[in-house]
Amino acid sequence: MMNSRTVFESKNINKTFGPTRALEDVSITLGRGEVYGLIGENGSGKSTLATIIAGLQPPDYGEMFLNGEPYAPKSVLSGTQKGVCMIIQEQGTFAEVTVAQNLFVGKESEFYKSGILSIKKMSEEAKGLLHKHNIFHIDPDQPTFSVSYEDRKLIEVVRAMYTEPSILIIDETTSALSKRGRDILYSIMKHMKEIGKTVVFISHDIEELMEHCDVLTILKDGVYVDRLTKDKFDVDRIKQLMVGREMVGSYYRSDYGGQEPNKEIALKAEGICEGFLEDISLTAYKNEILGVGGLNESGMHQLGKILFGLTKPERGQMLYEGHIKYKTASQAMSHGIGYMSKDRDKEAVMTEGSIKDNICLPSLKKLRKGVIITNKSENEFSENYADILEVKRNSIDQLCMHLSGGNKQKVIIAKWIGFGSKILIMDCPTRGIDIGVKAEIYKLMVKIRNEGNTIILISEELSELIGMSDRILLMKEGKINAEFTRQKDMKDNDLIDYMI
Ligand SMILES: Nc1ncnc2c1ncn2[C@@H]1O[C@H](COP(=O)(O)OP(=O)(O)OP(=O)(O)O)[C@@H](O)[C@H]1O
Repeated sequence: MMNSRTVFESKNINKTFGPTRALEDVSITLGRGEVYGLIGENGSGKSTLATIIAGLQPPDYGEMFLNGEPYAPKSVLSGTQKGVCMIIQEQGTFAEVTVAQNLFVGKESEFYKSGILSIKKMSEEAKGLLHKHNIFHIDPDQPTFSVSYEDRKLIEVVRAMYTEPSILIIDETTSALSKRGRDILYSIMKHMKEIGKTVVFISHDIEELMEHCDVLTILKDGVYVDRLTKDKFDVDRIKQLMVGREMVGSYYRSDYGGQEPNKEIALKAEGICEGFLEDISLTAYKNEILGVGGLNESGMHQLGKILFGLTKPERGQMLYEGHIKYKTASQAMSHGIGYMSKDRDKEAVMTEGSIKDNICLPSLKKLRKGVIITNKSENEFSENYADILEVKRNSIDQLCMHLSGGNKQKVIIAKWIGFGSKILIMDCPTRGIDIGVKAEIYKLMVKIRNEGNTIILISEELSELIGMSDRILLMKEGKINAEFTRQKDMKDNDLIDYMI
């Protein structure tokens, strides 16, 4: 029997994709005025469960109840009409129209005046809506393609709030947001709770979940493992339930000042100017992890693209080993430079390609024997690197579009490790990655560095920068504002003042 606090219940939800059992007999209960966290390793079934609740796809079998009534949404629209709204991991806005049009998509009829769409009315309403959620920096009239990735996520959240949902599902959204964006989202979650509504919050950040959730459910391999209430939250316990083994302590580097960078130059940038990036010069050495930190809008993501040759700067130059000029991404790759974009679905992975295609793509030259590349060598190569990164898959030929978010990210890392990058520019490499794999990625980064290579780690996570970098450059408003060398007792607060 549902009690009056219960808004939603699922009973024995099952879902398979070919040989993959994504969900097995999952039963959960969501309460009113509750922030309900979902955690689990990459591919454990969190998004599948969330999308079933939201009506994006049906379960194979199992039942759902909303406010005590049987609930079986046939589409996202029918879910939304019943008050269930989801922010998906991937991009969910239309690039070609304005912010206001994105906010009111499907609701244009509200803005017709004597048969004519009133753009002015829509724009004013959009402005009011953004302000209501403390978003003052997005102009409702600007085309959405000119809005940053992070702000597009915020537009999706505001659009969802406009439908006044009784259940808001947020799937791995905070990892795409900067501090400002996160704070906006947290305050929306708090508001939902205060008005007796429900939030389902999916994240890989345990601290964040513990801070903002009332209840936490752990999934593993599609199976419900446990449900903890706030008074039972404990980091080590949660990690253990997730990965099935004990994982205590820090997973960052533990060496301090042991192996000094040998000061051979790997990459030099001189006087880079592009957009608001102003006169940026930096040197990255062999045998070094060079951290680049700052706020999302500090220019560090643009800098990553420039260093790889994807964006041509207005002024300045990049020099491989300090003296060989390169200008384009293909020239960069010919020197062994690799780049992982933060925006994985748009820039980093070919979602229509298979795991094998993605992993092999930059390494085709290496795989060529004479003029041919055999299927066998491609299979062996990609299987090997997919195994190293533990890409959860049915087969190496599986399309990347069918992988979970974190597993797509693993494919991108596998591709550049397979390529044997001498210099690897990693923009937010552990975004959306579970803690077990995060620990493996950090180990791999240290291995790559210790083999004489260079990693340029662009990250919004200060603990990651402090834990992994030999040196940290902090950016602020398009300039490098401070430089720090690795130190044992460095704290987040030591850096924050130089970023804000
Ligand atoms: N449309 C699909 N086709 C084939 N397999 C799928 C599809 N959607 C999900 N899967 C598989 O189902 C499993 C569960 O995926 P899901 O996206 O629910 O995981 P997740 O816990 O959200 O992972 P992450 O933390 O990486 O986002 C994965 O093995 C995934 O590859």
